Amino acid sequence: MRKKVIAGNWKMYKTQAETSEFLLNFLHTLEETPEDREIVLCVPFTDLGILSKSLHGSRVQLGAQNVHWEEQGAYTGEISGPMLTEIGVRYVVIGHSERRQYFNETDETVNLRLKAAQRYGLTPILCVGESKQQRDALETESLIISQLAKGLVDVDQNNLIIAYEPIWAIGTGDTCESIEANRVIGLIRSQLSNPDVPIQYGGSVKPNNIDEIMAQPEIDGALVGGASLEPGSFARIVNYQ
Ligand SMILES: O=C[C@H](O)COP(=O)(O)O
Repeated sequence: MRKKVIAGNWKMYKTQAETSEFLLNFLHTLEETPEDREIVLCVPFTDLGILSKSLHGSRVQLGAQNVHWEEQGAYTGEISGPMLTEIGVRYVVIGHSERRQYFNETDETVNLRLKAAQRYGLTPILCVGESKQQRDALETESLIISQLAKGLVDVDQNNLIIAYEPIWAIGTGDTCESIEANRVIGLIRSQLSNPDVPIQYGGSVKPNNIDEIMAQPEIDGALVGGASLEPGSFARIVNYQ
């Protein structure tokens, strides 16, 4: 059976003080959470240290939002795999559309980061997905097939999570219909050599739509942005039925 993974992506939100307050109100909500799901928080670099200590012994795994492909070097503003694993990071988001849009991330650099993540023992969460313009031009399928073909060259599919995130659904409240998300995720799975890779949906996942999303047979989890920032709403999402 494929692993279920609910991951929060905090993007560039939360100071350390705000992180401590979140934990106070979140961790106790996991007491009755079924064991069948992995829970991950992908947070800003400055929050990793405090979470590494506070999550010790809890069932929440730690995630980062980027990793460079070199072990060390003159790469101002970047971070390496060993720096992340040293403080207990297990997962890393790679190729998020915001990185692709604002920071010149390409399929080629995504591929380098994926391989580096795996080399240093991290599990990458590879994000793929189309813009509104691409969807309207009926390019969704060809774009995703291309993102996967280029991104996954020489990547080990036994240590990988993929997130389907239609860009037009991110932060807009305009969720992709769950049946359509299920269809595209089925297409993604058909492109993989390992059919057991967990594939998440991301894009305006909220407490009021998580149950329907997780009821879809191809969908193995969610990558949650805005709704992961508030302990009550993330707790409800993690405790999907
Ligand atoms: O990585 C998370 C996605 O960008 C989704 O963000 P959102 O839940 O705020 O739409």
